[in-house]
Amino acid sequence: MGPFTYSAMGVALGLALHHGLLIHGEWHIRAPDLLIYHVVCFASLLTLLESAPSMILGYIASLFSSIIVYRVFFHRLRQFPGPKLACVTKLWHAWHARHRQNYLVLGKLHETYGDFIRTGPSEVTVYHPDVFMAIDGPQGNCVKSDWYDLLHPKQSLVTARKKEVHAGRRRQWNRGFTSQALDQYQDRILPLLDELDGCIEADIAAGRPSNARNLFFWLGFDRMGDFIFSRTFNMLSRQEWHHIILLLQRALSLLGPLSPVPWLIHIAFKLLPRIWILNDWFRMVAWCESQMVNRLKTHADTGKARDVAHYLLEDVKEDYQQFPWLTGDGILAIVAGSEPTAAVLTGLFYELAKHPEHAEEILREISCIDIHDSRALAQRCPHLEAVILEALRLYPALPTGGNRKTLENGVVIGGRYIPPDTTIVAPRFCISRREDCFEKALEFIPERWYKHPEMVWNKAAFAPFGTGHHSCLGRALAMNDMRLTTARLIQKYTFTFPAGENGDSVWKDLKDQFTSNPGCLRLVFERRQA
Ligand code: HEM
Repeated sequence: MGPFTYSAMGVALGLALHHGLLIHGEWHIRAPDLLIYHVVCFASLLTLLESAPSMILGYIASLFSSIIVYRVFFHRLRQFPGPKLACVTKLWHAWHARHRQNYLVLGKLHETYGDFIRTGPSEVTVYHPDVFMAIDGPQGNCVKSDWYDLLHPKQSLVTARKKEVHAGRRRQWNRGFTSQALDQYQDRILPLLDELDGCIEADIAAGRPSNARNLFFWLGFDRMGDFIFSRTFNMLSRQEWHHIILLLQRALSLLGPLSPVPWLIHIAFKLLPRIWILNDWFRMVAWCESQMVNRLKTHADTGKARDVAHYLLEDVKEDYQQFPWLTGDGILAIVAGSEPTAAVLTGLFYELAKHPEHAEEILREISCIDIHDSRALAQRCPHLEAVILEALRLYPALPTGGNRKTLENGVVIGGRYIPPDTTIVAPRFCISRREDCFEKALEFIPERWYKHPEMVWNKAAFAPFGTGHHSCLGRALAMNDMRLTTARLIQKYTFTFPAGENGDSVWKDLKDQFTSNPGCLRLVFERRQA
């Protein structure tokens, strides 16, 4: 056989692989295996066959041409507008998101292409405010997208993709979030707020500005450590980062550029686990695992109020098979619980420093209220509540994350049909800033949430905690923590930006790595006169 025949065989193989296999189902988890098989096959062919290069070239050329032609001209999403490269490969997205600012990338695309954009071969980004209800509401005909296989083979509540599996696990988690459990958790934050005060007092005494962003992250992680494992990271008391949290933050930065391309995440995790930041990821996973194992060994609670592990481990005592859930759930709980609250508080205090009149209004509200009682704060301080809601709108904790995938019937959003097997991205950051949903959408106007409801034109655009059966389990806890923290700091201090600073790095340096990671916020605190 001559080189031409080998080349024709390669072409036939390429077409067969694409149309017979790759075009059907999901391949992201198998991506590392596919890569390895190819390298091994090519190497073997090159050793055994003289005409191997012709065959391999024919194979590669036909495989990629077939993929490109199919995706551009025949794909079910071909009618949706979008950048040309996006319909061919998601690698263009990883490139554009390399600075971890995917919310800006998607914001620019919205200006050019409108509300429904094809941002990947099988992906549509939807900016229509009805998207949240359509994908997660009671009629929602979607499941979590392939991104959620991130921890595979480990499982966790947030990454469970099968509806019935997720529902079962959520029932277990729910036991740790009853109103009785929440009452106990409320008291556990108060000592941490004293420590937060301690850090600010130390800064005042030293005559230096406080790094408010860091303080809120320390508070968030200390709070979650205590809440989940009954063990704080002692960052507020030591006034420094815990090494494992630094590791975790570095590891999470991977999710900025890689989140748009789940198959690349699996290749990186499986083939390069010891390299660069990837190594941090695995050390972080091992650490979370060890915390859960330690907590499992101690069995008994620490004497204080119960932590979440108490409820999750109850079942493990009966069924050790559930242990694979716990590492994933440990990571999830620490990340899902601490980063979002810290990010929103950072945005909130940036806005209050820019608009101190809102802090003064809150001070008036809390003047005759026990600020350690989050229920009283919720019921009797409408401006405080509105400030938190407005911060959640402008600084969503998940700026673009939370992708879903349509099932066999597809889904209709704002009158537009999205076909089956399509990943839907709903970028909260862009949607909650839509000028046709909120009057003066880019401005911080808390009054829109109680005094001037006419400034909210379409409330569907506001879903900071998600909607329906996948919505945030920690919503009540997070709201309580934000009320208690804000009230405490406002009652005790006034705060401004240091001379020559305007705090804008909070949003200019904001990184989107599934959760939002705001830039630096430095504030000069001053004790209020009694
Ligand atoms: C301001 C603070 C917070 C915001 C804005 C927020 C937002 C969200 C959002 C949007 C989701 C849906 C994620 C998705 O679709 O993949 C979510 C899920 C979740 N959040 Fe939060 N969150 C916050 C704080 C917390 C806290 C303090 C906890 C406590 C542990 C928590 C626990 C969870 C859990 C367990 C889930 C997964 C729920 C499920 O899949 O059934 N969150 N959160």
